[in-house]
Amino acid sequence: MDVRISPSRVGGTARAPPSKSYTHRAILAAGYADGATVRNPLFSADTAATARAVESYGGRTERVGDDLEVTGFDGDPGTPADVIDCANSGTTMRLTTATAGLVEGLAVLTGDSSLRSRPQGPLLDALEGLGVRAESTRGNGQAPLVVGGGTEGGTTAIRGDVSSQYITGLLMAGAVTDRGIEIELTTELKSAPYVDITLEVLEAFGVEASVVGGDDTAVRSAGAEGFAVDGAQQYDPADEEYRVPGDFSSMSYLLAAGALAADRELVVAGARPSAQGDAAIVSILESMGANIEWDREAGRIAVGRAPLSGIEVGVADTPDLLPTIAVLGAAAEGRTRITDCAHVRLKETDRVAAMASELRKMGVDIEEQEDELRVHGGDLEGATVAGHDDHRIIMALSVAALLAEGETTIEGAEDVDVSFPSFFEVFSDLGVELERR
Ligand SMILES: O=C(O)C1=C[C@@H](OP(=O)(O)O)[C@@H](O)[C@H](O)C1
Ligand SMILES: C=C(OP(=O)(O)O)C(=O)O
Repeated sequence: MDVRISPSRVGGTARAPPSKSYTHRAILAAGYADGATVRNPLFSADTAATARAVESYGGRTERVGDDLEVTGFDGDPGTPADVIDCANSGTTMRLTTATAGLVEGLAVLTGDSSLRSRPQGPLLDALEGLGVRAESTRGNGQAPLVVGGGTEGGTTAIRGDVSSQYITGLLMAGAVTDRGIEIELTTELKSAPYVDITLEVLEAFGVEASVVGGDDTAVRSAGAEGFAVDGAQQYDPADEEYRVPGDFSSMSYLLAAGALAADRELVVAGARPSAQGDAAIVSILESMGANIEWDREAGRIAVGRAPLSGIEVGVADTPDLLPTIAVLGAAAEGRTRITDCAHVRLKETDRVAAMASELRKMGVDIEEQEDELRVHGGDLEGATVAGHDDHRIIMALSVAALLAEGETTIEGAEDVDVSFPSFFEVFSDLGVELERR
């Protein structure tokens, strides 16, 4: 599907979709438990992959209205009867590869061509350190993966600068091993707030895990030297249910649209505080000069249009915000430097390169370095741009299209179903003139 977007003004109220990160963890945690009801989960292509994986390990999932009822495998995943297809979802693959380490036989995990080109080697090595058989079929550290044989737990080491999802997977699996798992980090940790999300979900399911070292800041995992989780724990959420909060990465597109193109106030509902690092979009917009207010108690963010100025912002903790910030920078006065972004190249596509090449097509002056993107603000021109089979590139370019001179066509726009299936309906309800073809 291609989407053609005309320059538009936006306004009104939109509800944030439920968090993808919390949904993955809640479905898997309910799988490790006897079962649980996940309330208000995100129903999307990626979270469906995690539900399928839980079923492959012996659980069951059923959608009932806005909830997902999960019957778990109670700490004892079975050997899957078939290959697990993680589709486009890195989170599904990393989290459920660690589950595979617990099965008696072997599990085979694969995904689409994007996922089969993303790095899994550090996780395979860490699992081998725990006595698990963990192989990449092509010997290149990429899926397809063959993993299993079981582990009692123990101590292992892993780098923290490729993906925090490895740590999340190991902590979630470690709680149901006999001895628990201690993880030593051999590099600094990137995407640290995502491990905080894991700790928050584990806590809600009655599982204790701890950070070793750390900077003692609001982000518990920041500066961590390692992590530890005791074994023989039971996943057991209060009242056998878990409610998923709103998704700040998804909200970033709506808030950016409001900051750049609101003719009247744009309000995003469902924005209660949680461990999500991507809530930083609010302070980033503020420091660019946006007219934005977050009522944390009501969970509402209101944003109006205002002239923005370029800033310098590091995305070590918030990789998923890079496409949004690049678009804000393209429309702002002056230069925006997005630093600490090497790990953003390891996503569904190389998002640093993809944003540079697509914004250039829209007339933006943009310089790309290994770990930095420099965007020079100016006028945007409508163009035909590629979605790179990547939901975040598609949604960010849709925001850029609102301000462009002339129409913008985004190719392959159906991939928004990975994290925000209703994105174009929401955009259209906010006043965006668009046509799907
Ligand atoms: O754990 C998670 O839910 C995620 C962690 C981040 O990945 P990395 O830890 O690989 O940076 C993020 O980019 C991804 O969208 C979701
Ligand atoms: C990188 C992302 O997800 P995943 O790693 O789960 O594919 C994302 O949603 O931006």
